[in-house]
Amino acid sequence: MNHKGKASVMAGNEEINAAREQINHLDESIVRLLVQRFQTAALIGQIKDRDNLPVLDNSREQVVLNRVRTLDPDSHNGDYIENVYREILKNSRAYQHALIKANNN
Ligand SMILES: C=C(O[C@@H]1C=C(C(=O)O)C=C[C@H]1O)C(=O)O
Repeated sequence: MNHKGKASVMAGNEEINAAREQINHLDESIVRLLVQRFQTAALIGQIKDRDNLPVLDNSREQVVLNRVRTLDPDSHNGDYIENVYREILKNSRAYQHALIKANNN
């Protein structure tokens, strides 16, 4: 078994469960905000489709990536935040492309 005592393992489990409960709440907020972000990007996608502009705007994406890094004062988190945002931007474009395709069919 574990080199720690039973009571200590049980306390550890409770701590993990409490922190996971917190993560569940945070995920609810994150998903709610992500949906809002996707919807706002979809609005931009509609305008781009109407005006025959490409969905991808590299210079704007660079601004977003630099900006979100500065939103967290802890510079150690910068790379993680940027990685997450690269995925968000990729999916934001995919979402816009899917909606534009559906609207043009
Ligand atoms: C939403 C836009 O479309 C794309 C997605 C972006 C985003 O999700 O922030 C940024 C630039 C574009 O590549 C935009 O141009 O602002």
